[in-house]
Amino acid sequence: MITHRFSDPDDPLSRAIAPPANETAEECTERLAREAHAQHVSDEIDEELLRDHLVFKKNKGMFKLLLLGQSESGKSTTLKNLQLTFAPQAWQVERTSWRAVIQLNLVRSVNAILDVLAEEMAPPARGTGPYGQTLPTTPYTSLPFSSVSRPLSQTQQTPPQFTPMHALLKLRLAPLRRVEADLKQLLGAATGEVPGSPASTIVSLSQSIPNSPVVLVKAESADAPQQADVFVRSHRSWRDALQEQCKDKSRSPPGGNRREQNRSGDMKRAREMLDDATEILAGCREDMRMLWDDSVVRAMLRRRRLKLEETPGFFLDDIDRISQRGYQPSDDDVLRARLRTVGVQEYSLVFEDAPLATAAIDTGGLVSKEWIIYDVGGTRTSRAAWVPYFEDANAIIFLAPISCFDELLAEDRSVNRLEDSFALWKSVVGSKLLARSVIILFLNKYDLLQAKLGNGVKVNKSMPSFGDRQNTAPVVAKYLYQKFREQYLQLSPEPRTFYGYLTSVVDAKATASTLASVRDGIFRQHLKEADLV
Ligand SMILES: Nc1nc2c(ncn2[C@@H]2O[C@H](COP(=O)(O)OP(=O)(O)OP(=O)(O)O)[C@@H](O)[C@H]2O)c(=O)[nH]1
Ligand SMILES: [Mg+2]
Repeated sequence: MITHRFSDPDDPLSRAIAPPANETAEECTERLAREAHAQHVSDEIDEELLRDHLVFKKNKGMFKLLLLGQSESGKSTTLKNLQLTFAPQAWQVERTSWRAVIQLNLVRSVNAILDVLAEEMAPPARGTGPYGQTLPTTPYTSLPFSSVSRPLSQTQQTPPQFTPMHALLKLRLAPLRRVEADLKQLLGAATGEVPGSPASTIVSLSQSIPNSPVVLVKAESADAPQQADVFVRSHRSWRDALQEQCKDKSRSPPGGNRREQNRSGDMKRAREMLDDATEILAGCREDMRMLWDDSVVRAMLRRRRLKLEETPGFFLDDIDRISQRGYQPSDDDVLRARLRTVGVQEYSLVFEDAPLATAAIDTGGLVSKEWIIYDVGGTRTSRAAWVPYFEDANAIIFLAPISCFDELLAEDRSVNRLEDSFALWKSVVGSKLLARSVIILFLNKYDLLQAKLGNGVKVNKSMPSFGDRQNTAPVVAKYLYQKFREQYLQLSPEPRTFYGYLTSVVDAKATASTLASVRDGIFRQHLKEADLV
């Protein structure tokens, strides 16, 4: 029997938390372990909140840039370009940590093919079947496949000729399921690609603490980590964690307190997971390539209208390179990688060169060499969390993907993506909180617009107001730019600086020159306000 001492037995709180009087030694050990774990989690959250609070205080008065736009508009890719262009040394360090994301992107595509294969190779259900009139609803909606639906041609309806080799490939690639699960666990909730599910709830701490840089995400979706109900997403992201894990493996401290030991244990497990994933990918390389190069598999995907090559994070044409043990991502790989942003993430961008405008004029330290950048999650449920950041924003870059005139929102299949972008743009430019911010518009995904129109897609079919104008990318871009600009002029609470650019932010070189012009414009505006030019 264990005896307990209380500071005050009449105190209701002491009574409530007191262990049962008849607790056995075994129960006591279990309880103490539970309490220690709870304390560990609580300490970590306290530490994170304190760190965020200190960062927020430190950031007061600094130049703040907000990246806004719907999901998949290219905000995080623009952030990567900002780092690549203005902080290339820091970028070198960060680049390696994207390896796990790229591996996950590749594995997801392979597993999506395996899902279809499994379904097609299974005996057809009575009454329907893959070759009947009714196509089964695809269960693998985690990838945003093209929503364009066309009638099946005669050849498309011919059943594919699967061979024992397909069954063998399915079997031999089965370990990739575990790799996907492990990488998702490592990278966290951001790996879920169907964000609008009602099961995923975003709770913004900013609603209770104005201007707080911390967003709490209640993780209940199937893709969210199972081990924690609530976790903190802030400037300390998965990237920091992965960077730590990628560091010299021999540096784990041998001693340290319990918290350090827990952290080093977590890091060790994460490193093992990453090493396992790399090994399994290397072992599956030939089979993955056979699967993707197989003409029967390609015919099956065509018949299902699954255009994997049009999905974000497409790396199936790079299997050989990415599944090598010593694979190091290139800049281009990182720009093409896809990882959804959860909540609001804060970054500090320290310019590694002298800004153009400041090089010529002594500003007395007025123009900062460091910017705070907020990259936000763009799904509809995430947008409420943006508002507290408006008040303090010196500039915003709004990303509007213009290739998506015939696409639907992933989180609400009844809404056209371009219309959603217009609605969002109107609320952003009409916001009084942003009345004094510099507004920069990126009409993005111009490369995809060119490709789409090149494939014969007609804009006026999805956007009747486009009328009989020429169906070419420059004409469409100009038409959309005018529409965005008109809305800006109509709704802007007061005159302010506005810049518009046509961009393809996966093109690092072109984006670097756009960003140099953006930065120069922002600096000049600052100097003008201070009567320095
Ligand atoms: N081809 C092409 N792909 C792009 C372009 N911009 C972004 N992408 C790709 O589109 C995907 C989504 O881009 P992100 O930058 O992650 O989108 P986001 O706006 O941050 O999305 P959320 O985090 O969900 O709000 C990534 O795989 C990018 O590589 C572009 O201009 N052209
Ligand atoms: Mg993002």
